[in-house]
Amino acid sequence: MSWTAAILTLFPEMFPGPLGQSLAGRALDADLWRCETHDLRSFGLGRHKTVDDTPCGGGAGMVMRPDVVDAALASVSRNDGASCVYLTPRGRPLTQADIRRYTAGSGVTLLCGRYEGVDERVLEARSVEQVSIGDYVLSGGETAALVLLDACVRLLPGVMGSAESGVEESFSDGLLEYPHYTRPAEWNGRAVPDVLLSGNHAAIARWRREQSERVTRERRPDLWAAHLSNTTHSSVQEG
Ligand SMILES: COc1cccc(Cn2ccc3ccc(-c4cc(N)[nH]n4)cc32)c1
Repeated sequence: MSWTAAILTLFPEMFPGPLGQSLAGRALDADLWRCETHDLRSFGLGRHKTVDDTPCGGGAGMVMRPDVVDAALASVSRNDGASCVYLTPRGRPLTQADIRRYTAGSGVTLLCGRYEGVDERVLEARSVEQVSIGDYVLSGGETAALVLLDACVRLLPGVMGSAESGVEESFSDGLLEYPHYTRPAEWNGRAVPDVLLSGNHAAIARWRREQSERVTRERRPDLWAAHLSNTTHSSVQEG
């Protein structure tokens, strides 16, 4: 059975969306992964298929009902080990380690909220992972789900050929990737760094490592601190 993304959403027509194009689209056509949508509206209550209600305690907007979301989650034949993820600005940050974990299993169930979000009780009852793709507020979980799925699909076996860029060059060693250059050798008065044209592979590898460290130090002090801690930790362990 191919790696399967089970997506619970009020907008099933948003999937596979951009993931139906290019590498991900070809992989979908080749059954290297599957995209299964479940329309939350079909689990709605009454004649109008109601899925939301006013927030207890007052406040703006509406909240998605726990009984509706629970019935939808129950309808997903989740294989053992498949993670169930709720995208939310209130979640912990999504990391490449999470992506590796999701792709190591049989698939992932993604719950896409709308309105002000989903009643907390169903997320607790079903031990749903609450994950954020960044500190900004989207209109709903679908676009966040597409981001998560893009990161997963590119890691699946057979999706990224050898010709494609590194499967997960960034973040695999906890550092940001080095800058990239191609022809022409000079453009707009700017030259490609000489070392990249030297043919000296050891010097190129050293330069790229130094660039990764510089970019990480300058742009992501959080990743840099974790990197230092890991490298210090491992050198102590090696004795
Ligand atoms: C406190 O949560 C919210 C407060 C006001 C509005 C919304 C809008 N909204 C509804 C469902 C939903 C699902 C995901 C996200 C989302 C995820 C990330 N990383 N950003 N935004 C936003 C969503 C949510």
